[in-house]
Amino acid sequence: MADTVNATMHDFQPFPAPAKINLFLHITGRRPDGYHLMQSVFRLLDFGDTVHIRPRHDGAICRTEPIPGVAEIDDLCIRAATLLQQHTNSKMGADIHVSKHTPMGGGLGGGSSDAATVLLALNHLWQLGLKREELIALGLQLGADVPFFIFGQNAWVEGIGEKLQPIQLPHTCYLVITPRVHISTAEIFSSKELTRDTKPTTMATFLTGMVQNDLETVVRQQYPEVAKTLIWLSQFSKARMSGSGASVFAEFENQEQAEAVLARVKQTRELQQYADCEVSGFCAHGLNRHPLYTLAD
Ligand SMILES: C[C@@](CO)(OP(=O)(O)O)[C@H](O)COP(=O)(O)OP(=O)(O)OC[C@H]1O[C@@H](n2ccc(N)nc2=O)[C@H](O)[C@@H]1O
Ligand SMILES: Nc1ncnc2c1ncn2[C@@H]1O[C@H](COP(=O)(O)OP(=O)(O)O)[C@@H](O)[C@H]1O
Repeated sequence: MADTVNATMHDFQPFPAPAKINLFLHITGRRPDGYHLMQSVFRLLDFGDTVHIRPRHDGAICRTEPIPGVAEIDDLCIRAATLLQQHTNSKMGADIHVSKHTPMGGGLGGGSSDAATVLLALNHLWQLGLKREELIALGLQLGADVPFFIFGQNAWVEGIGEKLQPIQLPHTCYLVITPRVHISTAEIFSSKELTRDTKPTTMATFLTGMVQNDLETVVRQQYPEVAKTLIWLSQFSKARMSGSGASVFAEFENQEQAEAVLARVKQTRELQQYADCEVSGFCAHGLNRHPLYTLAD
């Protein structure tokens, strides 16, 4: 019996890290430190990474499998665990690795969601009892997208990503397509062409659809692959870009319709030829709650 308990204690536990899309994104100003003020609706998806965590009692925080292109010291999972350990003076540690499904640098918040999942999971595994608000404040130190994932509900977002209000959204099916181009979020935000003075909008206007992604204009100009993917996807349904790209998405009435368009991407490769780059894609439904919502009060 003791062996069974021991074995269980030393196993990795899987924790989901859902991706997000930005249903719109307006840039309304800029703070003195250069960060941009925005309005956005962030939507959780039932698609994402899985973070595997095994608590350690010696205080070490170790990445047990590499993520290509991300050094251990820069890995948002490791940074999140280290920040939490320092903040709480915990003597506990963890082994961590991620099964990556969310395309990196895709505007889908994959790294930020991994970090939020580590904070939520270790708060539970290390029995820290931190409140959601405290975890959100820690998350903001790691990235502007992290607070949303800890908040754990679809949100109307303002500030740089830290002012969050829950928003009810219908059960929608999305097709998400990612052209394989590397887009730096910092580069798009620092572009001369970016408009930073969109007038503050309201939830009522969002519901009429009179909103856009202000970053999309800049990305379209600089990355023809993204511009072409948006044109291609628009044949089927209104297509928009998520975050700072490169992913684009469209809503479909049902999964069959979304899968049919995805099949065209995967089988005929017509989009790859048109956009002149590799693309990946997936179908997902919107979630109402983060699967780990109950791990914080
Ligand atoms: C644009 C959005 C929209 O959801 O998402 P992604 O495209 O990254 O998914 C986010 O605001 C991105 O959040 P995140 O990816 O966490 O950004 P951070 O690491 O905090 O910032 C990366 C860089 O982008 C710029 N930045 C980011 C957010 C913001 N409100 N203003 C900024 O100017 C800063 O130059 C910063 O150094
Ligand atoms: N665990 C992680 N997963 C993904 N990216 C990470 C991770 N840790 C650090 N990064 C870095 O964060 C960058 C942004 O990643 P990601 O959050 O996936 O995209 P985005 O911010 O466009 O939504 C990556 O290009 C990578 O260099």
